[in-house]
Amino acid sequence: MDEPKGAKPKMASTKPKMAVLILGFLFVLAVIALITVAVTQNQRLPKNIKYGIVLDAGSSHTNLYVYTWPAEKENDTGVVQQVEVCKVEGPGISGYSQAVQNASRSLQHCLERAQEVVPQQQHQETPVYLGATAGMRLLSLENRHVAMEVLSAVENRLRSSPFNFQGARIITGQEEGAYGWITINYLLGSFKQSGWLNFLPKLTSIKETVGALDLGGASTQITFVPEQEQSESQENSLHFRLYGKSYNVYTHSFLCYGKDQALRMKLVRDLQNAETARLQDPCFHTGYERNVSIRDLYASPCTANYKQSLAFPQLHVVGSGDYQACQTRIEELFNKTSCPYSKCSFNGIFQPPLQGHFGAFSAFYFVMNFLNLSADSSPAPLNSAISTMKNFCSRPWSEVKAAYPQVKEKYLSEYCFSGTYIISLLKTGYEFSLETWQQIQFLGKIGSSDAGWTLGYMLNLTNMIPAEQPLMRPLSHAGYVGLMVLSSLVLVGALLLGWCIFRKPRCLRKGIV
Ligand SMILES: Nc1ccn([C@@H]2O[C@H](COP(=O)(O)OP(=O)(O)OP(=O)(O)O)[C@@H](O)[C@H]2O)c(=O)n1
Ligand SMILES: [Ca+2]
Repeated sequence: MDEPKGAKPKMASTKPKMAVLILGFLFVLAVIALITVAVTQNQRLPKNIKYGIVLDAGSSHTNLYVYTWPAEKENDTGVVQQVEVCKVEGPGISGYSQAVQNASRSLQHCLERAQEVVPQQQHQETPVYLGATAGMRLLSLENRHVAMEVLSAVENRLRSSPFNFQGARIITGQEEGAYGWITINYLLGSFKQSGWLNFLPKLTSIKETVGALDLGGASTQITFVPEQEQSESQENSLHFRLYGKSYNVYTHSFLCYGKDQALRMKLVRDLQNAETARLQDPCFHTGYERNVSIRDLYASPCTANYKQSLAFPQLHVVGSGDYQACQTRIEELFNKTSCPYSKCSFNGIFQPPLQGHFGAFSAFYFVMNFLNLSADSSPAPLNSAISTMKNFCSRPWSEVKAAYPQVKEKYLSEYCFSGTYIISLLKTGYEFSLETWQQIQFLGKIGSSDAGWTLGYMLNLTNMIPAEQPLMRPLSHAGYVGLMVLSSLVLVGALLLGWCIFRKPRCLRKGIV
């Protein structure tokens, strides 16, 4: 049987077409498979959130902080965030020396609050730490036994909470300064180095750290990285290795130079020349009056040396609202007469030349914020801070009280003293000049987290700050997937092109297609 004419060429053109179709189908299938594998393999796992609790047992009050962070990123810098702060009612725990059990009872409300914030199934795994600062340091100097009783009362309370109790202790002034410095630099991202630049360690530009200024009720801390690496005083120098970089840090904590103890020290000095129970005080507004128990005034190790027997049990303080006179009295608290080092702040304490920017928090911020002297970007120049204080101190108490009905009288009555004290401490004590004053930023929070020592303390105790830089992925998840797909497409395209050029398929030959 004769084959019909033209049947052969028809068969020949169908085969290559089929081959191209199959090839195209396989190509599309390969691309889909590639994308699916890349996406599913690198898919983010559901977030596993961790919690940590720190109680800051300060001299004036206790705060409970709850922090949270994604478990899979705990060694990255800047991932821990404060999600709750609970202010414990009443005084600081050192104020319970006469009724120790009340110290533990006072924590009840905030511990309940923490139980609401942390999901119940995570209570047991959530660490809780308590750190006590200068109020307890002073109580310990006064009566070590009572201080330990207070501490074990709060410890027992924390042990009986559903959280994972990790310790309650009095931290040193050095630790307080160091952890405050770690906190603000962690939150400001000073330890962060860009991912790509990590491949070029020599060229990596590392951000400068920021110094930390913390003012409490009973002590104040100054911490910064000085220009000179070698320190003249070992007790003021700390060494850290964080995220692959070494830091030599200067720190000093002045016990008794928190603003409440400083006011007491000023009052006992004023009392030395007093003949009557009435004391005129330029650091309070005119028209303001306050009675101070003489026994209470001398009850602190900060004032004990000035103890004298007085004929009256109460001091009657009467305000005269005079910034200049107030400043003169305050400056007497800073002894600048002798310095055994090349440079000192005051009381013969070594301090290297000030270096870089500073973050000033706690009472530095509360006071300067109230006085509108803590603008976000840069603070009011020193001279305008001084004129604000002159004006504020000279206002009669009745006027101030009427202007700020929402502010607690205890705080409001002391802002004239506190603002003047802050300026004196920074200017005369630490020797900030008109220029370096501009390098200070008064800050309460950084993001959602309060500036203070607690976050740094927790980061350290949970080993969340590695000494060496953890290996970082140079690309984001999306970037990685995109690049994988793109390079695969280029590769497949190149293979196809090569195949077409060198093994010219029949379909591409002239006359067939
Ligand atoms: N809005 C506020 C809140 C607090 N204060 C004052 O700020 C001081 C407390 O500062 P803080 O940093 O909380 O001190 P503590 O941590 O309690 O004390 P220390 O760190 O010395 O242990 C107290 O004098 C308190 O009266 C203030 O003036 N205005
Ligand atoms: Ca404090």
